[in-house]
Amino acid sequence: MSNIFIAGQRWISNPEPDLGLGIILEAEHRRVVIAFPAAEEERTYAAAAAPLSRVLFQVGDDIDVPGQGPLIVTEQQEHGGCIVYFARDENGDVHPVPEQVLSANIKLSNAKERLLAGQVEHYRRFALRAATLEQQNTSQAASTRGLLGPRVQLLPHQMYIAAEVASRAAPRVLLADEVGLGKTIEAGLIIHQLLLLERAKRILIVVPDSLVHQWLVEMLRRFNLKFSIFNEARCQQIDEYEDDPSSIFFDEEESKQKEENPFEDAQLVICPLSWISTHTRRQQQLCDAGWDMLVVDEAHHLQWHEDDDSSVEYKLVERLSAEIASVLLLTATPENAGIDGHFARLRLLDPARYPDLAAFLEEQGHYEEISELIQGLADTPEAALNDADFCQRLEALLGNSQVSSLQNQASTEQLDKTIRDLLDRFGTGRMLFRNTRASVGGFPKRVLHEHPLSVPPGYEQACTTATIEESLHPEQLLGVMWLKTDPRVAWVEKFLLQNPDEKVLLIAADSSAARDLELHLRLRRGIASAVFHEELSLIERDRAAAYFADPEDGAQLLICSEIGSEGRNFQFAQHLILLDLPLNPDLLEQRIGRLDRIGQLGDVNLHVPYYADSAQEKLLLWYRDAVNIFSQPCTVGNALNLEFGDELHAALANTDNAAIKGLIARASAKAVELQEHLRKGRNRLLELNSCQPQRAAELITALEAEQRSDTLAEYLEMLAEQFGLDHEDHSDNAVILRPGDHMITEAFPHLPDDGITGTFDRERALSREDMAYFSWEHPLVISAMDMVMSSDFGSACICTIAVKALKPGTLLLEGFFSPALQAPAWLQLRRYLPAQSFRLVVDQQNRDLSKAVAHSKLNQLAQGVKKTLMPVLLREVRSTITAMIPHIESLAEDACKDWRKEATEAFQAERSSERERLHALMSRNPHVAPQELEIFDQETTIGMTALQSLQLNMSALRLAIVSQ
Ligand SMILES: Nc1ncnc2c1ncn2[C@@H]1O[C@H](COP(=O)(O)OP(=O)(O)OP(=O)(O)O)[C@@H](O)[C@H]1O
Repeated sequence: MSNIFIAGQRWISNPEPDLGLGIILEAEHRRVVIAFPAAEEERTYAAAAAPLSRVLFQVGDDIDVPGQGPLIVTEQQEHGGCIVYFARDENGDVHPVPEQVLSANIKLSNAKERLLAGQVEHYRRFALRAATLEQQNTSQAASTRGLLGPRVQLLPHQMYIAAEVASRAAPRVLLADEVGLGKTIEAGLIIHQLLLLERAKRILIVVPDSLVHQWLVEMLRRFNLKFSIFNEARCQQIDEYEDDPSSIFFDEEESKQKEENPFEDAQLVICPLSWISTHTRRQQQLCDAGWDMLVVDEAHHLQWHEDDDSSVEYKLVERLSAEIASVLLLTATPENAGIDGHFARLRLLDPARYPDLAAFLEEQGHYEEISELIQGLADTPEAALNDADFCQRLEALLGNSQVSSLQNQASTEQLDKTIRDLLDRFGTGRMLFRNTRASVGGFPKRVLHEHPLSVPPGYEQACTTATIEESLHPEQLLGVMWLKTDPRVAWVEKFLLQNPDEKVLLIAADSSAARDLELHLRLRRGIASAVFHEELSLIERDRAAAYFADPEDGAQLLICSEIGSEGRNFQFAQHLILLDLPLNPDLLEQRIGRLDRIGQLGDVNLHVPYYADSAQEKLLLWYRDAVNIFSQPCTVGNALNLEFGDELHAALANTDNAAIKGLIARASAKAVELQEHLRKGRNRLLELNSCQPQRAAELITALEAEQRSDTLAEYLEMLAEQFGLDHEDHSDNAVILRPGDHMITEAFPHLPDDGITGTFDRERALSREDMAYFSWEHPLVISAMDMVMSSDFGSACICTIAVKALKPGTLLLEGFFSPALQAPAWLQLRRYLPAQSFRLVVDQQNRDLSKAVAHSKLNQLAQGVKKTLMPVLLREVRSTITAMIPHIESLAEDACKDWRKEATEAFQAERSSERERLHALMSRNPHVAPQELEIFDQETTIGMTALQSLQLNMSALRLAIVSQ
């Protein structure tokens, strides 16, 4: 059969056989579109390179038509390229069956046909297939899938969040860890998991311009994910147009059909926020392009107003998040622009849980009470459940049926579930994650260095008519000669000259001040410096950051305007000069976070040069003594601003110091009170939701166990041997792989022409970025495993073994089975199956010897059979093995029944607890539409049906004949 595709034909995908039997929808213009109804997926390929195999049934084959009993093919006829089968039913009646009506669920097993036909391969190939199968099944069922491969330290709080979030069907969460605790990494871990689990294919990341390249690089070097940056120039290459960017000239249906959507050109896309939020045409295309996950970094920039006056950025994300199932919003300072904005972002994520602002504010007042209830259930459940008052309070929230069943039997699972319900429905919610330095631990010290300076001439005079903002930024008041007259400039110069070996980051609010100061220090004083501000192109900014990061020939100083105070990684520096202090405490926290972040190895030295007895000094005192931000992350700064903001403004303007002193005394007392309140209420709830230390520790133990570097090293060696790659030891725990002269495939996926050097050691990979990190999730390893399993490679084997204990002529049939589940990937049903392949060994007396005869033992004993002897040998044993195969298949079917039972029970239990939550939310909140419950139930039915029709497919079969 030629590879000419015709609509209606049935094909299967070679790399993704689990998609089931596909049907060609369209085959035109060198493209082929194929639907896979069992998995609800569709794929489009270039016809010449489509990885598809035609499925044709032969006379005698079983075929399956939905709603009909078993049918056996008696004849096939071709009509216009498609086949009509004639098939007999149980009553002997023959029915015409056009291939289009065949069931999309298909059981594939070629191993037995190949064995019986003598199409067998060397036992080493069989061993490679068996190892591949074992590993694939282990990793597909592992709860840690997607967490193993990234080149990151295994940090408990990140692993917990990533595993928890990715385990949800369509995760929509706010990642709000304190600044620098690794939200980008958490997002990357979640993306990596969803991609590997095939629960997401198209990912859109929207970030502030200054972080575009950092995201690109982090995704590639840590996660092996190749994102594409989309900007106007790139879009123009596909969709050229000359109209005004803000016009939507393609409104008309006709031009809409003609246009090419540039965003369909890539699966993994990063978009700068400023570009996309001002470009109406591209926004429409972005929304039309269809995505599985949206990630928005620095989400506090999405400003919301109740009166529909929200920012364009907010409106864009609101539009996208209504269309896209999974959404991650990232911000270290969620309440940066007030609690309203925080609420609005939560509402974007889960409108059912957050219907209105007033209720949300009200709810916050009860966090302490909820926290108390949770503490009672967690610490002293027996006493709590015997306390009538406690139970009454619990009943008021959860209803009496849940509470009385808890009173009857307070199992750990039930207690845990009740705590989760309280957290989710009445606490900070299950979509908000916030880890703090206090909970994570191990962070460096912040050390404040105050540098009082004398006030320069003209400043005080200028202040009499200036605003507070201006007086905090003397460069705006001192005129064009400010670089000469401002004592902060001389102090910076001196500091740099006295500390020539230290990397120093300087942040100034204003981009022109940053630019002028850098030019001055570089040209006039010869300081190796770079500058980073919004007027530079993205490439220029990254070049500046890279020059600063270079440990040998890099700049001593980087001067940033405020855009450098967010998201960037400068933890290799230990000195931060704050040329001015912002009035917004979150902004100051963001600035400090450039150095005070994961990876910082020393103290974080914070230098504040300021004019003595000026507004600058007062603001410094405010931050030092009231907000306390120079010794620990700021948790109450916004609340203090809300209460004392006006007074602070007045005190900064006041020439007298008494006002600020009094204010600081009151504010610091208030700060203590607020912190205590947070500690008992909100923070405690957040801590409980954001990381469960025991679960995190279990995850890390599991990941360490799954790493199995020795096995992987052996596996790569086997792979290299069988595929003809050159394999060379590099050093301890590291190898080099290169394309060999006798490769059995034209190209090997993810193997560059000049080879790849990789280490199996995570620690080494973290410090040696020139080496790949080889794990079971490295793209080369995954593609190689797919290559093995998507073909018949090594699926059938005949060997001899010499074992004294067994009679010569004994036949041992070893079969490997893998689960076939034809269901949509988003249901992630593999999680409910055992993390292993299924192996059986039987002899010709139908004895089950699976435990007695280990696979590794057979590998050790195996001897090849000469090709010339094979036909004779087969003739002798064919009838015996023809009888053994159904027996081994029936044993597999028995095991499959247990797998089905256990999997459906686990799935059902999880779904009913999810359903309960949805139901409870519905009864509290009229915004949850009843259809949601219906859709949920339909999904459960799909999952149950798929699990009930789980099959164990024979993937590899070996006949071992005991020799003399
Ligand atoms: N598990 C990890 N292993 C190695 N490096 C890490 C890990 N987690 C974070 N880092 C590094 O720590 C730094 C901070 O991480 P990241 O940028 O993800 O933090 P963030 O919370 O997004 O920061 P911000 O609040 O500033 O946006 C980065 O340099 C990152 O590469």
